[in-house]
Parts: sequence; structure tokens; C-alpha cells
Amino acid sequence: MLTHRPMSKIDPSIALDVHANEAACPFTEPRARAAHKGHFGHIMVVGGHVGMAGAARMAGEAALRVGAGRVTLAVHPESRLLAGAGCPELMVHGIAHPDVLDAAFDPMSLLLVGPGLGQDDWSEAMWRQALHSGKPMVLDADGLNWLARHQKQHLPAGFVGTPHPGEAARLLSCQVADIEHNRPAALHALIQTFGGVWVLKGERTLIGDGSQHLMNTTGNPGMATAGMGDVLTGVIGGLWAQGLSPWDAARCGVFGHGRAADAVAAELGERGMLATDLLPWLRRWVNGKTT
Ligand SMILES: NC(=O)C1=CN([C@@H]2O[C@H](COP(=O)(O)OP(=O)(O)OC[C@H]3O[C@@H](n4cnc5c(N)ncnc54)[C@H](OP(=O)(O)O)[C@@H]3O)[C@@H](O)[C@H]2O)[C@@H](O)CC1
Ligand SMILES: Nc1ncnc2c1ncn2[C@@H]1O[C@H](COP(=O)(O)OP(=O)(O)O)[C@@H](O)[C@H]1O
Repeated sequence: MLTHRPMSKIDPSIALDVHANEAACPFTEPRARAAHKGHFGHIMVVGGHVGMAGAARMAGEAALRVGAGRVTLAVHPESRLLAGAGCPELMVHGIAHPDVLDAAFDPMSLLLVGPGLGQDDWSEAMWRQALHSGKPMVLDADGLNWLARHQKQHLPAGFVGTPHPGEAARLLSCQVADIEHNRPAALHALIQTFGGVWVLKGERTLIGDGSQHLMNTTGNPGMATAGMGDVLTGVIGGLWAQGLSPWDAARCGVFGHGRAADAVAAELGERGMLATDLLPWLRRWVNGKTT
């Protein structure tokens, strides 16, 4: 059956001024002696459908490992036990009826929407609740796939989108080859279509907000493994929750995520890297330890 494919939003004539992403560790001072967890944000991860508890868990644990004060996972009830297993610092809510999220969102500083969210009615209801909350958010994975389906453009004022090329192609109604052919033009199209800060992942991830465009140089092919993007979502969210702007959280997060993967590769090689191998190195990075 032939299906209608809308026009691609990519203008191939776009030539952006793209600079190298030179982001260093974003924290230069030790924490105040009287610091408490309330100073470092409360994040809610919205995702973790059946069989994908790990995606929400990795995003949440990464946020904690870069210094977020509190992280709560809002997952499918069948994922509740698995999502928190082995990381008792995470709070976990099993959400049977997504309308309860309205009240749960209230104390949150920001949302990470999409890791393991899935594609069914429950997933869509969770996504709609998150969007209606107006909370600042990082949208990733299935959170982006739902955006691609609805093309909703009233995203919150504080917004970071983190697509890989497959997700970017869905968002822009084109093929992955169109994205890879002119990645800066694809980044531009995402920003023009949806607003906010966009991170176009892959080898040499691009980060842009319409006025600045950066190309990342950290990272390696060992990162081509399941869950690596979920960890990035947590890193960006964890930095943002500690007071960085969405732009700085995105550019520093992408840099530190790649830097952590490079440290893992230097120690043990690229093949066989796990997304969770980055966690101790992310902790070193946010504390200004270079090796
Ligand atoms: N442990 C867990 O709980 C995990 C749970 N996860 C969760 O699973 C959910 C769905 O994620 P997913 O990986 O199954 O689907 P998705 O990323 O859309 O890929 C589908 C197709 O897109 C394409 N494609 C993908 N990457 C591409 C690229 N870089 N460049 C170009 N194309 C690319 C590719 O097409 P192909 O190239 O094979 O034709 C691929 O077949 C999501 O919620 C996520 O959070 C995962 O994070 C893993 C760990
Ligand atoms: N060859 C590569 N070089 C550098 N970074 C890579 C490479 N392959 C993947 N990555 C990075 O790994 C992450 C993969 O994210 P994603 O595809 O969303 O994974 P998942 O959906 O399994 O979580 C991104 O940050 C991407 O930039």
C-alpha cells in the first residue's frame, strides 16, 4: 500500500557556522559546605515500559552520577521492581493510570521523557501528560517518536531534544541518508521546526540552539551499544538540574559523555563497552578529575 510521505523539512542549501565543542567540566568550585540535596534538583524520568525498565534506570542513575539531588522514575507498574533494583537511591513509581502524573510532576525541576517509553496507548498517555505539564524537559527515544507522530510544536520553553539519526529522520519526515548527507542542515531543520536546544547524536554529535552550533569531538565507536543514549539523557538532565542552562547542559553533557567513553576505551578497549561502564568516569569528570 502506498502511504503519503510529507515533504522533508531539510533545506540542503543551509550552511551553518559550526565550531568545535570545547566544553570543559562545568563545575569549577567545590560544593558549598552547607549544600543539601534540594539544591541540586529533582528529576523525573518518564519511561520504562515492560521490557525496557533498564532505559529509565540508566537515565536516572546517570543523572545521579553527575550530581542530581534526587531522581524519581515514573515507569510501567510491571517495571517498578526491576527499574530500581540495585540502585536504592532511585525512587520508583509504578504508573498504572498516567493522569496521576499531574500531581507527581509538581515538585519536579525537570523531566526526562522517553527512555524505554514504548509505543502503545500507555506510552502515549504518559507522553501527553508530560507535555501538558509545561515542565522543562529532555525529550529522547520514544519521547521523540511520539513528537514525530504528532508534530506538536508547543514544547515547553526549556527544552532539549536528543535524537539519533533514525529518530531525526522520523521527526523531519525523511530518510536517515538525508540526515547523514547534511547533518548541519538537519540540525537546523530540527531547531526551526520545534525550537529549543537540539543534540543530533552520532559520530561527531552536533549541538545547536539556533544562535550557536557546535560539533563534538569526544567519543568513539565503542559507544554504538544499547543504552548509551539513555545515559546521555541522564547526564544532560543531571547537569541541567544543578543549575546549568539547557544549552550548557547539552554541550557539556555531550562532551563529558564522550570523554567518559574515551576513558573506558583507553582502559579496556572499544568493543564490549557497556553504557553503564561510563558511570564512574562521569563521576570523575564532574569532579574535575581528568583521568
Ligand atoms: N535496556 C533497555 O531498556 C534499552 C531500551 N531502549 C529503548 O528502546 C526503545 C526503542 O529503542 P530502539 O533502540 O529499539 O529503537 P530505535 O533507537 O528507534 O531504533 C530503531 C531503528 O532506528 C534506526 N536507527 C537507530 N539508531 C540509528 C542511528 N544511530 N542511525 C541511523 N538509524 C538508526 C535503525 O534502523 P536500521 O538502521 O536498523 O534500519 C533501528 O532499527 C527506546 O525507548 C529506547 O529508550 C534502548 O535505549 C536500548 C536499551
Ligand atoms: N561511532 C560513534 N562515535 C561516537 N559516538 C557514538 C558512536 N556511535 C554512537 N555514539 C554515541 O552513543 C550514543 C548512542 O545513543 P542512541 O543511539 O540513542 O542509543 P540507545 O537508543 O541505545 O540509548 C549517542 O550519544 C551517540 O552519539
